[in-house]
Amino acid sequence: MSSASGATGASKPASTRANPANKWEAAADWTDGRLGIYSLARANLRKIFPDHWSFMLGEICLYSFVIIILTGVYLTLFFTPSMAETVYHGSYGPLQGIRMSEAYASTLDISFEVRGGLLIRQIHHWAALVFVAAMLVHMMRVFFTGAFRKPREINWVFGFLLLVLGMFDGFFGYSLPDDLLSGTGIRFMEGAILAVPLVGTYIQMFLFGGEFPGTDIVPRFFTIHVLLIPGIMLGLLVAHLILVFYHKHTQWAGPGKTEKNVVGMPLMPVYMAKAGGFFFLVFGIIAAISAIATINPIWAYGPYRPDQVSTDAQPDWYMGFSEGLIRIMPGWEIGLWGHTLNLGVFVPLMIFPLVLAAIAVYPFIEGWITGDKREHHILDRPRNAPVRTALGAAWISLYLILLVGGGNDLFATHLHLSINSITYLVRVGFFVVPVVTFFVTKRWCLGLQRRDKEKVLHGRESGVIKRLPHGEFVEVHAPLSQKDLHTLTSHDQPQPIALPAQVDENGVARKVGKVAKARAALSEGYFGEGGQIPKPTGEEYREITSGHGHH
Ligand code: HEM
Ligand code: HEM
Repeated sequence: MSSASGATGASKPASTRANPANKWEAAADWTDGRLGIYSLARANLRKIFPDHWSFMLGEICLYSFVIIILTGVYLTLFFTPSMAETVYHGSYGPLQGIRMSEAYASTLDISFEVRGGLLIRQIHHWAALVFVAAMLVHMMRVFFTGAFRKPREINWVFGFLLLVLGMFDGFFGYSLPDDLLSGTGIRFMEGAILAVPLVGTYIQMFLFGGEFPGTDIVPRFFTIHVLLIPGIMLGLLVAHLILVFYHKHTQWAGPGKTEKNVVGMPLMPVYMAKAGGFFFLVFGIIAAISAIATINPIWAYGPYRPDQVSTDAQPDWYMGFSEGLIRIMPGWEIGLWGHTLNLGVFVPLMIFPLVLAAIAVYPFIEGWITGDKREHHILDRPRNAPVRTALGAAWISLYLILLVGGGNDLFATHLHLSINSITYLVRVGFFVVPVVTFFVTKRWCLGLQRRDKEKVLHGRESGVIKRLPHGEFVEVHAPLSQKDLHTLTSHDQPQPIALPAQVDENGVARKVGKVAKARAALSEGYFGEGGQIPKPTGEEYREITSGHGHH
């Protein structure tokens, strides 16, 4: 693979220069002699990056994470992670004289007393929402284009861990202020832990340091939120970006682009300039939203009290699907040997990781089904991988339907519907919508493949109608450019894996295992007759395009 090797200016490494021209060069020599940065930068700063808008989604994740860390550090200066009780005497009138935890009081102070505090709190919270949204969309782009294939499977897993950790850190974050909403979220988590058979009560006692809510949970969440999880995430993020560098970035198919090169612009100066500008754009937009749109007005909810719950209580959007799972599950309970198994909570708790794990393992499952051992650096157009695309769409539809379930009360009040009807609808939707989405998307992709084939063989409909000498009307089809022809036909069309022969070379019957059969069936589903439309061959193209220019 190519990466531009042009050096920047100097012909010799700085550290070997005998007479540095000025004191800056001398300082650079000194540093390089100890850290070897020059050769590292020389090798990497001219690295080539291909250009496409969808490759900026990873950057949005990166920048929103940086914004979260910057604002988070500011918040730690003023936030008191303590559940010790205090009486409020700050500047917010309606809460005067109310008993509350120091955590809640300090968050009120951040909002009303600390200079710029409310804005920073809002930026931290909005950036968290954008961060998880950007991760999901970035993941979708990687998924639908097949960028997770060999050699990027491990990087996909790093990314997946970032997503899950980011979601949980958000949960811990909005649990910190100890307001009525965050306390309700923690109560929800406590209920879920208690539903785990055998160990649930022990985990609950260990985590909360006694009965709910106790006085330990906020300080514990604080350490997890500002230190443990961000620390792990930072490590994963560095590994993620090192791997992006090491593998080099994928690119879209096009003339001159192969599995063995990267066509694009160098990191320095082109991408550095773009990335720098883009960082400020992301920061600016998040700051503008935070300055305009209130988020988490904890003063309006009041301090947490276990005997109260706020109406319309909703988690942040990325946790909404887990809320949906709980809300649509019937409240089943069974008694076993004097113990209650709360299926109404336990089953959703088990499905929650399954929904997420499906993402983590997908690259490995697809790799196994296709049996493909090659490296892939050219991206797939989603339509050319109909089953993958349909599975992705089905997953999104499941996620969305669960979000509706999580907000069933809001949908009921805003649309003047019965909350029970919505719950029943979501229960049916949970099973039906992903299946329907799968088949519709697959057919849609196949339709698009047919259209591509038509375009390659017959050209693009020009809208110009001609009348032939014998009276027939025809539409003139404009032939595609060589570039378009390449884009529409360069993709692979893998063949399904055949089942091993039922008899071996000596005519002895061979037993074909269930796993091999399942793999062959899945492979047939992916690449068999119903899985893809054969792309036009060279002969077909020549036969149709030779002779008459229009039909
Ligand atoms: C903290 C969160 C994340 C950050 C900061 C991040 C950052 C990036 C950046 C900057 C790139 C290169 C540019 C691009 O393709 O967009 C990238 C590529 C990649 N990311 Fe992420 N990412 C994150 C989360 C994820 C997640 C959740 C996944 C999937 C589960 C993922 C999987 C990948 C893969 C496979 C690549 C290589 C893609 C290619 O070469 O085409 N990342 N990431
Ligand atoms: C992925 C990383 C992170 C996410 C998703 C995240 C998210 C959040 C959210 C949603 C809140 C509630 C904000 C509110 O009051 O409305 C919060 C609070 C807080 N976060 Fe983070 N955060 C992250 C990392 C950090 C880091 C690295 C720090 C510090 C170094 C930090 C410090 C704090 C503090 C002190 C609070 C409590 C103050 C408050 O609620 O205003 N966070 N976080």
